[in-house]
Amino acid sequence: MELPVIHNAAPAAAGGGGCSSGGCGSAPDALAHLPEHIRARVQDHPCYSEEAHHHFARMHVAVAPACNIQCHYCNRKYDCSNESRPGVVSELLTPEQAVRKTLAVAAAIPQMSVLGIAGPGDPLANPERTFATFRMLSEQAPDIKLCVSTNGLALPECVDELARHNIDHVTITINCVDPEIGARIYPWIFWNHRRMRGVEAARILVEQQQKGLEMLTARGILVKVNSVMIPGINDEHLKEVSKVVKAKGAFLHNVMPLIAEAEHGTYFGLTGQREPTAAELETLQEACAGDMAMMRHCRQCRADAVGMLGEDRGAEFTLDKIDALEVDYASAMVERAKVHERINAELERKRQLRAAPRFQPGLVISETPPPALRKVRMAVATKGSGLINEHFGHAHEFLVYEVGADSARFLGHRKCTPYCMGDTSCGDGESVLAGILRSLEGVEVLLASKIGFEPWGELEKAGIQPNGEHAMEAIDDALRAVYDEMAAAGKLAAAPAGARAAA
Ligand SMILES: C[S@@+](CC[C@H](N)C(=O)[O-])C[C@H]1O[C@@H](n2cnc3c(N)ncnc32)[C@H](O)[C@@H]1O
Ligand code: SF4
Ligand code: SF4
Repeated sequence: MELPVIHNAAPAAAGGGGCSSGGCGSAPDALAHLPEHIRARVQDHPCYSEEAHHHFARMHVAVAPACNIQCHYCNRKYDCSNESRPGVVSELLTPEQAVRKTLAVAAAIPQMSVLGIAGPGDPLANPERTFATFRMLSEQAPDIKLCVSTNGLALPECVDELARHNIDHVTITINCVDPEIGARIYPWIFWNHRRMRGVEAARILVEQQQKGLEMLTARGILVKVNSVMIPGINDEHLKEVSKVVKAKGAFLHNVMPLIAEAEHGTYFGLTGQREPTAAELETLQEACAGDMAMMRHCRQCRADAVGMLGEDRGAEFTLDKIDALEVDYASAMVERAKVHERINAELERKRQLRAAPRFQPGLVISETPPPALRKVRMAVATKGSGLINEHFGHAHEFLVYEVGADSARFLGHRKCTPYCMGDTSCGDGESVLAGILRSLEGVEVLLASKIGFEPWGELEKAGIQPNGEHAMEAIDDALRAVYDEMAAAGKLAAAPAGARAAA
């Protein structure tokens, strides 16, 4: 006689292996498989850890106006407070102003852990301004992590200086390892006092990037690689890029969508080069993820962004406002240390919970294995702190997760125009709502702290189940609860292979 099969109470997700004990809770961190010593260095970095980005803040200081190359997707713009994309800034700062601003922001936002220089041009094409800023900051704000983002052309000659300033993390934008492809992205580089064009220029850029990457990793500096996905130009090629940069020691790959709109005045924007769709980006990120850890939560911030990722508090810290502030940085540093300790303790508690079996030992004995359950894409509206705490109508982005029986995996964010821009006027509501529904393609459930009557009906019509029952709950707990309710209601029977994109 065959023995009965012993199952845990939780059925397994379709296609999901994972915890046979019935679920580890959600595992939102794409860095889970990195060595412990690297995880420890990035766990409070909002850009390097998806988990940390709900709790820690960052800022960029715009001290680097010039660039030593041209990318077909870049047009730097000043005095612009209403555009949120790389290269845009309201105020260009001197190093001294940048330090004053950093101290003021760090004193006001205790969650802040990281200061980056990411333009508006290339930080290493402005080495005096960049390194003067880092030098003063490492003396005056030793508790803030310093990062820099570069195209890599001048990187090899700057690596020693970066190491001297205790820069722990560097981002290199690498869009290709093949100069023929590079020649379609970079019209020129400025090299040895002259402008160079074509494949030869791209070859020099590629070589400098690769050399800089090797030099940094040899010194133990963590390197993230940014790549801009440009459909028809480097999209297929980025899989190769991912393999190459991983082999050379990069620890994280951030494949970002091209932003190309005619009104930005870039070559790609003006010539109609299309941006990738959310689905195309996700597919490419999946393909690259086989080789290395992927960043999926990059918000493609302005060069003067301030606050949590996804929010911009820059307007609160303009030069005239910070000049009027009295900053007691020593006291602020003590307060920030306490806040970080509390956040880290809470994150550690959650990690322990995830590691523990989700279901207690009361095993169920049955003759038949539990049915396989499909995965569900759910979107959440959040203002940060890892909570469902944003009104549907106020959300300017939704975070999308793929939820299975034993994990909730972060897939990315979908930007949108908020449905309701204020308390009373929802003026352009209808067309805005159509855009939101389009951005939520593939999503089955939407969780927000509140959802109005009209969007509720339209979401339902579009096949998305609105859910406002988990306001102020932790995102992972809420996703888990909704998934379990759907399972209990028999809504998650596995679809036949290939029947659903999300399964
Ligand atoms: C403004 S740049 C500044 C740092 C440096 N110059 C660089 O390119 O790495 C910061 C990041 O934004 C990216 N970026 C700039 N314009 C973009 C666009 N139109 N679409 C997507 N990414 C863009 C760059 O490729 C880079 O990874
Ligand atoms: S390297 Fe950076 S700043 Fe320079 S053109 Fe490209 S995106 Fe713009
Ligand atoms: S652009 Fe991406 S990596 Fe840079 S601060 Fe914003 S989220 Fe972080």
